[in-house]
Amino acid sequence: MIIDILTSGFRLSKTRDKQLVHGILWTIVEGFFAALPFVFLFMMLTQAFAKELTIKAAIFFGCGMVLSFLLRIGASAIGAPKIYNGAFTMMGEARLNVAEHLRKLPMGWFNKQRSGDLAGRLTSDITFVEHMWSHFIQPFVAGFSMPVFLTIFLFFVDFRLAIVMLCGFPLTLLALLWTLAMGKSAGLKLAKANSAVQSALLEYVQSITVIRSFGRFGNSWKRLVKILDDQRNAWFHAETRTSPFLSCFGFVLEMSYISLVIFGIYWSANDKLTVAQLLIFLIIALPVYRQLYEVGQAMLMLRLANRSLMRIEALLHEPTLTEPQHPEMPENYEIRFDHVGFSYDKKETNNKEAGNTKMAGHKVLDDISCVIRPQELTAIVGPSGAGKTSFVHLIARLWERTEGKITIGNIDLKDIGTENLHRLIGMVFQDVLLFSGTVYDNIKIGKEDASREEIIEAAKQAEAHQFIMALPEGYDTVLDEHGSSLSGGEQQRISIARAFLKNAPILLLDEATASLDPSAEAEIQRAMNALTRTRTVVVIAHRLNSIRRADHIIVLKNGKIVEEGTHDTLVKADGLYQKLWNNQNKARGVLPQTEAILN
Ligand SMILES: Nc1ncnc2c1ncn2[C@@H]1O[C@H](COP(=O)(O)OP(=O)(O)OP(=O)(O)O)[C@@H](O)[C@H]1O
Repeated sequence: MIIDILTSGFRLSKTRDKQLVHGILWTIVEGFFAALPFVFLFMMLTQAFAKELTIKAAIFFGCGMVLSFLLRIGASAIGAPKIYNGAFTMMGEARLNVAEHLRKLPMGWFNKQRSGDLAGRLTSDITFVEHMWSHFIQPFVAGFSMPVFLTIFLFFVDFRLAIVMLCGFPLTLLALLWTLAMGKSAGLKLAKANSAVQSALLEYVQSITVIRSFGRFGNSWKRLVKILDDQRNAWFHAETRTSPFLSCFGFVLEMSYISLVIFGIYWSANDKLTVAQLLIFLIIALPVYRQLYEVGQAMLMLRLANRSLMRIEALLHEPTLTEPQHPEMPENYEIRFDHVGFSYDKKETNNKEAGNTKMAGHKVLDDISCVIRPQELTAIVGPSGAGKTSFVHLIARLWERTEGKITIGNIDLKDIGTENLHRLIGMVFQDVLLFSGTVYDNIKIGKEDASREEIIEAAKQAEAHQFIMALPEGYDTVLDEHGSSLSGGEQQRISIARAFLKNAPILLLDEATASLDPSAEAEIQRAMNALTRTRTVVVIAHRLNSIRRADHIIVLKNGKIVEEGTHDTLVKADGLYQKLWNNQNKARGVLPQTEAILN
């Protein structure tokens, strides 16, 4: 465990910062200068007991001690900043590594996580490990190097007593390990409580509007109070649980010192050691024990960080999407589904009798085979929950199919690799993610090196230019987090502008929902139509009216393709599409309806 924590920064950051190494060397030098005054003390006491100490020698030894103290402070002043600098740089790298790893994880992993727990790992767990690691290295190295130098010196003072002292160390180590083991459950409990608080607070803030309607004493409030109480108890438990064991560790150290005294007096009584030698030895041995006690105490704090470290490392061990060694780029953009199956809750089951491994779980898509032709508009339709969104997400490899094969231009998605896939595909979904920042920056995400003219042109094509210019600072208006100061329709047009800017050859679209007002919907529809003219487009259609001119319509029901064709052939067939079309036409008679531009 100790080794785990001590090496954690190196493992998490995958680097060895030179500053840190230099800092550690300077801290060893600091340990040497911390031990040096005791050498002067030894020489002074030896001369004093032999009644040979002159005032000149006393001043010399005194100056030696003062100089050692000053050099120690100097070494610490050079070493400590280097250590902190190196440690924080490495932990910064560690954070980037975690972020990079998250980027490569399949969406299925995020689906299983509670957002609070994930936030906890990315914030408090990393900060805890960072704090422990950066603040522990310096006292740990200094705390160990000084006793090591002093112990070596004590062998010169009296090797027999030094051996007795060394014999006590394994016992002390055992006592420390026992103390650490006893503190383990408290550490686990504390980490669990911290994570629960993180989740509860996040949930509380995210659902504040719902909570307000129930008042301060609603269930959420009570739950939060309980979780905060649990955390307080866990901290109390962590602090108090280890203290009796820490006393035990201290007791073993003291016993070890007392055995030194006993052996020393015995040898001195038998004329094997002078009283002066004994006294000097005991005086110099004292800081060794005190330093070891402090290192032990610091290690107890490390125990608390270990659980956080385990949680971060577990995250880093989550398998990422498999990436090809040599990613390929397709030459055409025909998308082909070949007996594709998919379930969100996939589990591997071993059929021992049949001797094979199968994927079980509720199949959201089942045995899907179809071709989406390049430069065509393909619409995916079907009742709610039929699997339309899942189908489109598989093309972008947001999820990994569980069965079959998906290819673009005859190349398996897995061989294209995520980087290339990102380049090939533009997406406009209903859940638009806007970042806190300017409107300009939010559109620029579509193409990092875009010029201002390109961005404005994309916004114009997306029918967003007008409303952006009406904002207080136009394109430089800073949006709130998640773009909450914009309406749903405006957010969606920013997302369409991004897609225009990206200009990817394949476009995945989720048609606007009925939650928008008719004029906003008409504008979005116009923008989407402009976007689909020259690309391979797959659109999830909620309103059949808007896809009457689609080249190809795929009808899904319960995760299976039940019909395929054009609007004209499908309305004539006596199938699901015809029913959906008739239902929507009936509804059109009573509901306000926006005529789609494609019509
Ligand atoms: N992230 C998820 N985790 C688990 N199950 C999911 C997830 N997303 C969707 N599902 C389930 O998969 C099935 C298909 O959902 P999907 O969203 O693909 O259907 P849809 O046809 O797009 O529905 P809608 O038109 O209502 O958006 C549904 O039963 C849904 O509950």
